[in-house]
Amino acid sequence: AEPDRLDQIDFPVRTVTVVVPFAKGGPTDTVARLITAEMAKTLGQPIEIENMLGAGGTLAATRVAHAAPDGHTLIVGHLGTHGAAVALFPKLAYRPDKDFTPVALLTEMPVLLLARKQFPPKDLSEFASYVKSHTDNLNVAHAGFGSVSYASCLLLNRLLKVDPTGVPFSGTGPALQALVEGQVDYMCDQIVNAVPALREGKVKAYVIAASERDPVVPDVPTAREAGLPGFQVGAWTGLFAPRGTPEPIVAKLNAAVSRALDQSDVRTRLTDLGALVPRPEQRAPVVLAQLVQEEISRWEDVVKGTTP
Ligand SMILES: O=C(O)C[C@@H](O)C(=O)O
Repeated sequence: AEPDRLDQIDFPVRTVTVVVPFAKGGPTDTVARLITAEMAKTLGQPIEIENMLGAGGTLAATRVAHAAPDGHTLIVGHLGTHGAAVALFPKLAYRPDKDFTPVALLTEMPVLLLARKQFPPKDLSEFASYVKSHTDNLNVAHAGFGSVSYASCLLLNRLLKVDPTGVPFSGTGPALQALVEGQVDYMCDQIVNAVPALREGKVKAYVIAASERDPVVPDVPTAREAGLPGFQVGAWTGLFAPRGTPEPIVAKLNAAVSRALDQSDVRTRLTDLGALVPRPEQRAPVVLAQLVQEEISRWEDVVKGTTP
């Protein structure tokens, strides 16, 4: 929509609340804060981030699904809350593909397999045999049933045919802290969260669940290189409004996201952490709607064990 038309839309009329379904300081929170700070300038109203924790992000998504569809309550959802959660929670209280109006894709980013610094295996093949022989004594950190970290390590554990104990946290921010402190053994996390700890040598990474190495962590081998080609997880975050949000409001929010993604400092900070900024043609609400559909079916297959 043209800027002139968008200027005439009487929105927002007060503070916009963007719900982040995980703990402060984690990957979703980091992406949300970077982008919404810039959106607030465009929209001319403050944007307040509300971290609503619990149940792998699904409590927050349930809340926003039932919020007034006026654009003032939004959620940053992701591959977990708006994809994998459908298969993981047989009684999920919302339908990611029906109870929301997609606004825009915010970022895409690969997932890495991280371990505490002193974890003995040297590479992924040693990791696989070590985890098999020590399954009963290992703890895998995740951000709750339905989160990206849970779903990604479920796929990994399926591929390796292991079933270690999971330890839930309110987000991978605190989970990573526990990994740094050596309280848990390994986790699958989005690159944005992992990069600062990797750069400081506080944790190690065995593999990037992507088809190509990432320039931000060039030493981490791809899944194929490491001998586990099926370990592919392209995580993403997206902005969603409740179902029934009027199209002009969605268009205005979408334009504000796009403008934020084009700000060079926002781009630099995101790409420096390994996130990919969606290209202009990837920013339409319909792209996010399709992604949600694809992820729902992909993770149904992973959870059922029909395709790894
Ligand atoms: O889904 C996850 O693993 C949690 C993560 O996105 C977070 O922000 O803590």
